[in-house]
Amino acid sequence: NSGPMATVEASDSDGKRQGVENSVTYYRLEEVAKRNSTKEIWLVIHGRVYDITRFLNEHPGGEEVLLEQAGADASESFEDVGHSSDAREMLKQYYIGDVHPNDLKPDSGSKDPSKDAPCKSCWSYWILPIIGAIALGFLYRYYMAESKSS
Ligand code: HEM
Repeated sequence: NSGPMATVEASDSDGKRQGVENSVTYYRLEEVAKRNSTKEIWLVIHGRVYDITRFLNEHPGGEEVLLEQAGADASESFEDVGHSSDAREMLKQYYIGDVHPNDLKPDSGSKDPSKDAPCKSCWSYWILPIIGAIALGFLYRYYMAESKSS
């Protein structure tokens, strides 16, 4: 069992297959993890799987760094280096499919930033502190008035 675990082919209403552009192959992370030798080396970058076997000795950053990440998620190291847009363009030619949705970490790929802070723009986020401040103001005035009258 070394092939992709699931292949989803886009089809129109007649069930006919459409162009290859519309089909995505999904790979489980365990499948990717097996490709970790110089014979065959795959990487995950931002939820996409890349077969960089033939890129190994072309990499300007050397093959060592790629071998270190072999079969694993290299998103962070890839970003840490600050690769050029040329480098990002190059990724396309090695793209072979996406990470299976069940294996996607919530922090990789297309992340929804609003999930981190669910209510930053909600009124309740800032109105409660304001009400608190006003209440404190009234309390303060009340106590001042009390101490003056006694
Ligand atoms: C398939 C994925 C990758 C591609 C297509 C790629 C491509 C490139 C390219 C084109 C450069 C030249 C500089 C630039 O254009 O930004 C470069 C440099 C570099 N890459 Fe990558 N890279 C990949 C993955 C990685 C990974 C995973 C690492 C780290 C673990 C890495 C580490 C580096 C380093 C350290 C340099 C800098 C070399 C220098 O400045 O002398 N690369 N890469």
